[in-house]
Amino acid sequence: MTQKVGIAITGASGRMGQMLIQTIAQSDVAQVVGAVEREGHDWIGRDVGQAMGGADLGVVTTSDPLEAFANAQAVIDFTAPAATVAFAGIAAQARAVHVIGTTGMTDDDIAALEPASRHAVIVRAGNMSLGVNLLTQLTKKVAAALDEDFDIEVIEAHHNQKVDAPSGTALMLGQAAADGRGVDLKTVSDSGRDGITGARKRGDIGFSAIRGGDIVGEHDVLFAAPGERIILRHMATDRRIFARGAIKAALWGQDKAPGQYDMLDVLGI
Ligand SMILES: NC(=O)c1ccc[n+]([C@@H]2O[C@H](COP(=O)([O-])OP(=O)(O)OC[C@H]3O[C@@H](n4cnc5c(N)ncnc54)[C@H](O)[C@@H]3O)[C@@H](O)[C@H]2O)c1
Ligand SMILES: O=C(O)C1=N[C@H](C(=O)O)CCC1
Repeated sequence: MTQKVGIAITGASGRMGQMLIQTIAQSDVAQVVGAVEREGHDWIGRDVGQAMGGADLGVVTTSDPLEAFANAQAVIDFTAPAATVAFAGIAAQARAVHVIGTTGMTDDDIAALEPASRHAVIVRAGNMSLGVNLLTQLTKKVAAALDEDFDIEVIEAHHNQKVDAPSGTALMLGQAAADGRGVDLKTVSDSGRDGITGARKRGDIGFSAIRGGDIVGEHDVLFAAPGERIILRHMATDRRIFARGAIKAALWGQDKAPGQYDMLDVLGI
């Protein structure tokens, strides 16, 4: 029998942390070997399965990532930007594949991952689902086919606990639209409109964010021209799609050379 790939989960008690632990517990090819939560969290010192209200998994939650990553071949990390930057260095020391789902990372945060990626595989994506990654490719194609008579707007909706906007997914879709048009997203991006904004600038790519209730994640890419509109839409109704993608990335990365990858690399699309 081949040995299961050992995965450490950071942010173990979070929405995604718990979904990952549940999903891996049912896997024939992966197992949870470490669980990390922030210092002072009431899960520290408790078996992670029991803390989730189920059977023991034989993994004690710790605030020490070195300890949690020591026996891991991969780390799946859906936490917060500063934590993710710190985990990257420690995962690289352990030569573990670091799968990063954390969003809201600044350019400086992303640049800070570079030293770690010289020693280990990092797979990072603002959305790990097959559907959204496919949608980025469709968005790029549609944007390439249309001229600036079509105003591009990315509209996203998420639950009321989400702390960053625009979502990581919205930024991926905006980037895909900009790539399709052959423009620099930073120079055409328009988000957070409020007050007397003036008329929309031709060629801009706009972003709008809705926050409410328990919405898992919904994204529209709107192409609006005089007389017609095209809408490309993805609706997530279950966080398991993100967990499945992240686990796929953790397994995919096992035999890859050090470097930074995304879900398009993993999915081969
Ligand atoms: N890429 C994707 O497919 C995808 C999908 C869903 C969520 N996300 C992103 O993942 C992140 C987490 O989302 P969530 O809904 O699970 O949030 P959450 O708030 O439910 O969970 C985050 C967890 O991280 C923990 N944490 C924070 N700092 C830590 C630290 N220094 N050490 C250890 N643990 C720490 C928190 O205690 C919390 O349990 C967000 O950035 C979100 O946007 C990405
Ligand atoms: O719940 C979240 O937070 C999500 N974050 C990702 C994003 O920012 O796009 C993916 C969807 C869910």
